[in-house]
Amino acid sequence: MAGKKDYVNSQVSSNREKIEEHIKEILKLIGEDVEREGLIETPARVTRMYEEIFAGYEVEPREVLGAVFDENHEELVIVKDIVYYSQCEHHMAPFFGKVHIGYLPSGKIVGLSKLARLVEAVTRRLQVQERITSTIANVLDEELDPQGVFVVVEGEHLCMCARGIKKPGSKTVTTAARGLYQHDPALRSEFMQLIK
Ligand SMILES: Nc1nc2c(ncn2[C@@H]2O[C@H](COP(=O)(O)OP(=O)(O)OP(=O)(O)O)[C@@H](O)[C@H]2O)c(=O)[nH]1
Ligand SMILES: [Zn+2]
Repeated sequence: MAGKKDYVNSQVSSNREKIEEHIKEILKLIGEDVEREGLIETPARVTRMYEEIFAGYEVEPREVLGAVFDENHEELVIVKDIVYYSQCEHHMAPFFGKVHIGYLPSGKIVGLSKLARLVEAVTRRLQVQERITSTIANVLDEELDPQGVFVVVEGEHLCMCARGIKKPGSKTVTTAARGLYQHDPALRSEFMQLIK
């Protein structure tokens, strides 16, 4: 498991040469001159970028939470506006936006930065927005056993903006509710008010 430092996708690191060759081949196949100055380093740059943007595969999302603390705070905790960048698994095109996480503890809390680390572990992969949302909710539900969890993810998908249907500015919003949030619209609207 990767430690606390910034981690990279080790599969990419150990297959660096092969990946570079394939990127070079794609550049040729789209009609580029792979020997021109601007492109000489591109296969290596793309490979280094893959190490970073696919780093999520290095970590088990639930493990990034680390220590969970006993604390008698049983009211809402929200960390909002956690920016993420992910890659859509259908087109390998970026999508990005914000994650808002809230939970109602039941005797156990977690370090606030760990919520952002959880977002990194889940988003730095090939993904769909729905799975990002439900994975975050499930991990918190299972690891903290809280009264409730609510996760809202906003995303702008380049596969919908820059190609295909071409609708720049369209936003996708996904939610996942666990525990009390599943059956209490008032709790959900309080959350929505607080993340505005
Ligand atoms: N549900 C969901 N769909 C996504 C996500 N990211 C991309 N997609 C969609 O995945 C779908 C793939 O559809 P396909 O018809 O197989 O691919 P395509 O021909 O490139 O589709 P178009 O984008 O409509 O041109 C598209 O509708 C995308 O908008 C996501 O995070 N969640
Ligand atoms: Zn896509």
